[in-house]
Parts: sequence; C-alpha cells; structure tokens
Amino acid sequence: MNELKHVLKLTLIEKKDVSIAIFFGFIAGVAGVALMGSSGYLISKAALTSQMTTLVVMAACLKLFGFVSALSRYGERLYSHRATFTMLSHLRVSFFERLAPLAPGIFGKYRSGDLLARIVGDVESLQNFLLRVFYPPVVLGIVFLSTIFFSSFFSMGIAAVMFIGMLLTVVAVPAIFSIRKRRTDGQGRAKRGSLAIEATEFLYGFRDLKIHQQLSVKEQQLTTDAAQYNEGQRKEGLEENLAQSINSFVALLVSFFVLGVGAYFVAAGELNGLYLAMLVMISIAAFENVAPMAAFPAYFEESRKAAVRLEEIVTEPVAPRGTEQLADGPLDIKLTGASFSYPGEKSLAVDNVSIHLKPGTKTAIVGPSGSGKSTLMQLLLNVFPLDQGQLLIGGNPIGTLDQEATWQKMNVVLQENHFFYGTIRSNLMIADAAASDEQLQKALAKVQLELFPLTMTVEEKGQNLSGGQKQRLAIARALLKAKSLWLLDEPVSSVDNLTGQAIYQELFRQGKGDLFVIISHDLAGLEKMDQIVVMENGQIVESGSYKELMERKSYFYQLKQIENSVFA
Ligand SMILES: Nc1ncnc2c1ncn2[C@@H]1O[C@H](COP(=O)(O)OP(=O)(O)OP(=O)(O)O)[C@@H](O)[C@H]1O
Repeated sequence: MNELKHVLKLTLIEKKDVSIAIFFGFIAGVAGVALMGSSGYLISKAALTSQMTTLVVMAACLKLFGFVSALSRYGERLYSHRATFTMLSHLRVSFFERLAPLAPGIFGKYRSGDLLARIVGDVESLQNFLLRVFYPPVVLGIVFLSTIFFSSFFSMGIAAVMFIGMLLTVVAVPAIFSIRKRRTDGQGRAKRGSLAIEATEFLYGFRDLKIHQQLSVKEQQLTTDAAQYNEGQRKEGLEENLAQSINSFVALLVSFFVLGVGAYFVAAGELNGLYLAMLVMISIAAFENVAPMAAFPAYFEESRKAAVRLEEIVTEPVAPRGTEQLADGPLDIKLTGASFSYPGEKSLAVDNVSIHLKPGTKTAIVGPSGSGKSTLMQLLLNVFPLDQGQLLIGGNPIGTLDQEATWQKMNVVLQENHFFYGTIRSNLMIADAAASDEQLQKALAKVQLELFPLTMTVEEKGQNLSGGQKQRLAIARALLKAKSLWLLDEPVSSVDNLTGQAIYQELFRQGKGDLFVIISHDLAGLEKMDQIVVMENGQIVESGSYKELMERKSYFYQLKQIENSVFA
C-alpha cells in the first residue's frame, strides 16, 4: 500500500467529493438491503398475518427504498467519478512537474515508447484506484457492518454468520487473489511497455528497416510482443473470472448458512419465523454487493504497479534550481575547468575546458566529430550540470540562476530542432507568441524562405520539409526571439554554401554587438570570427583568432591544409 501513498494523497485532495461518494454509496447499499429485507418481511407478513396497515406501510417502504437506492447510486457515481477525474488531473500535473526537470537525461534511461506507455497507460490505470480499489471495501465494509448490526437485534447467530461471510468475501478471498496475482503476474505492465517500445521503433524506423530489409524481422518482434501482451490479458481475465466465481460462491454459501441457522433458531424457538425471510433476503442483498471485490485484486495490483512505474521515473535526484534572474544588457559566459561525462559513461565528453566568451564577440568551435563540441554547447545551455568546474553567465554562477530565465536570454539553434504538427506560423510563434504576420514573414525572408506561406502545413517532426529548410526555419525562430546570446550548433550544415553565407551575414547584421557561439564543421569563412576554439577528445587544443591560428601553423592550420587538399 506504501506505493499508493502518493496517489491516495492526491485522491484525498478532493475530500469532499470522496466523502459524498462514500455517503451516497452507503445509502445506496443500505437502501438496497432494506428494499430486499422489507420485501422478505412483507412476504412473511402477508402469509402469516392479515394486518392491512402493516402491508400498506411495507409496500410504501419498498417503493421508497427503491427510489432512494436508485437516486443514491446516481449520486455515488457522479461524485466518485468527479473525484477520480480531479485526482487524475492532479496526478498528471504533479507527474509532469517532476518529469520536466529530468529531460533530456531521462531519454538515456528510458526509451520513448516505454515513457509514453507509462505516461499515458499507467496514469490512465490509476483512474481505477478510487473506483475499484479504495472505495469498494470502504463502502462495503460500512454497509455490511450496518446490516450485521441490524440483524443482531433479531439473531446474534445470523449476525455472526454474516460477519464471518463479510470477512471471507471482503477480506480473505480478495487478499488471497491479491497475493496470487502479485506472485504469478508482475509482467503485464512491462509487456505493455515493451509492445509500445517496439511499436514506436517500428513506426519511427519504418523507412530504414525497409531499406535494410529488416522490416519483417521487426514485424515478427512486434507480433510476438503483441501476442505475449494478449496472452497476459487473457490470463488476467481468467484470474478475474475465477476470483468472481469464488467470491459469488462464498456469498451464496453464506446466504444458505443464514437460512439454515435461521431455520434452526426458528425451530428452537429462538427466532420469530416472521423475520426469517427478511434476514435471508437481507443477507442475499448485502452479499450481492460484494461483486466488485472480485475485481479488487486485479485493480489493486494494477494500481500498485502503475504507481511504482510512474514513481520509478520521477525519483531521480534533481539538482536544486536557482532563482536569480539575469540582468538586461550585454552578458558574458565564463567556463573554468569544466569537465563532464554522460551518465553511465567512463570517459569525459568535456575535459577541463576553460573559455571566456565576451559580449559582442563571435566564437567558432571547431574540431573532429565526437570531440565534444555539442556537449560543450549543452553545458553552456545548462542542459546538463557540470561534474567539475564553474560556469558563470553575466558573472552569476549557473546554479544560482533560474533555468528558464537563462534560456529566455538565448537564441538557440541545435543540430536537431523539433517541429510540431501545425503550420509555419504556429512553429515560428513558439519563439515569439506576440509576433505579427509581417514580423514572421520578415524572419522567413531573412533565411530565404519567403516563398513559404505562413499557413503552410508542417507535418509531424517537420517531415515535409527538407533538412536545409528545417535548419532555416529554426534560424528564423532564433531571429524572431532576438536576444543577445546566440548559441548555434552547425546551424547551416544542410544548407548550400551560398545561402549559408548569406544567412550568417544576416545573423551578424541583426546580432551586431551580441555574443555568438557557433559550432561549425566548415572551416571556410571563419576569418570573420573573433575567436576560434579547436577541440579534440573533449579538450581545447588550440584557440585564437583566425590569423593567429594560421600563423601558429599548428592544429587548426593542419585542419585547414587537409580541407584545402581534399577540395582542391
Ligand atoms: N547522450 C549521450 N550519451 C552518452 N554519450 C554521448 C551522448 N552524446 C554524446 N556522447 C559522446 O560524447 C562525446 C562527444 O560528443 P559530441 O556530440 O559532443 O561531439 P561533437 O564534437 O559535437 O560531434 P559532432 O561534430 O559529430 O556533432 C562522443 O564520444 C559521444 O559519443
């Protein structure tokens, strides 16, 4: 139950709705029992006496109980569902609030299909927590205790039989099936997760799988996972049916016992025969309510596992966040002795890097593939915390700064930029929600995409755009944001040289006086940069202006020579 503590806490935020639902559930249950009890009494009374007034009163009571039962059942459903949906919305919000700070590191640990299955499937599963786990035993318990208390006025023996029946059907049988389920199952959620992983990989990788003739292999894997998941579902269904049958059987046995014990007491003169039918009917009605308890073990386990799987993701430690805001005006970035390795990796992706990026300067970071350029950029963006060293932005240690406020000051274009399903307009407006159509069109013109209408559809992940068009659209976003720190990771690598150079010119024109950090594979045109930083194996091996580096005839000079000889 410990695992469900957080869900219970969120459920009880809506104490009022939960209490009203329990109250209506109790009234509906008791009215149902009273309805059956009074009909039993009415039958006995009609058979054994001919007192007309009692018969009329009892007939009226029957109608009243029927009416109250139906109305209360409606109220119970209304409030319990309302409480459930409010709890789900609290759960989603609290889960996302805890999940957001873990991105993007979380993708190193969980695959996107699994994350999706957990976020959607497991959160949805918890809608059964109140309706089928928390609520039924509480309401049933109260209805049973009231029924037993009422019966004890007529026969302690019958009350005792009912009490034992209650312990069996509400506690013992569901507990046995819960333990059984916990022992035998445990794989259902994982199977759903692995099916979701396979399905997402199949969809995302469809083209590559087809090209490499691996589609049928992956399809086979997907079919196997689906079959395993179906088999799991089938077994769960059978187990639930078994629990239901055993619980109904025990409930029926108890009613037989009530009849037997009652008949014995009537014969022994310890119970007025007039009440026997009523007590038997009461017992049948009370035990009819135990049907939801048959599903309790399945829902309890499902809720418990869903809560565990959700908690697993968000229990990662999150570094404490700062709250300081960055001042307006020019900002510098200073990195001293910075080292970083990716979680689970032994080697350092960035190794003891020190660099000072002054306001109004343009710095290019170059180096071979895998030398740590993008990682360095991620550190400047404060996506990952440093393992060692210090990062100051505008003189403030990064840890003291509010993360959102830092990003707010930056125009960022990464190697991969996300495009949402929508239009060119909606994709540009994520940079500036208040931008007018005219401003959006101007930004498009600056990246030579003026022919794109703002209403043009952008498909999921921008798949109807070319690589270069996506990069230019991402630059247009950065131009719209127009802040003073530009962090660009190979922003025009997929754009032809001429257009690329024109876009750089536009960027430098608009960002005159701003700080630029640009990662580039292309060594042409670096003469315009104030500083070139050359990286290898996570370290800075050389830095200086273009002229200085060429005169030094060292690492950068050799890279340049190689480039010239390749393209000569
Ligand atoms: N998410 C990650 N998890 C683990 N290791 C990573 C991750 N991203 C990068 N690396 C590793 O860190 C090292 C530096 O990678 P990085 O992407 O920073 O290089 P890069 O210089 O930007 O390369 P490229 O020019 O190809 O983009 C590489 O050895 C790479 O394998």
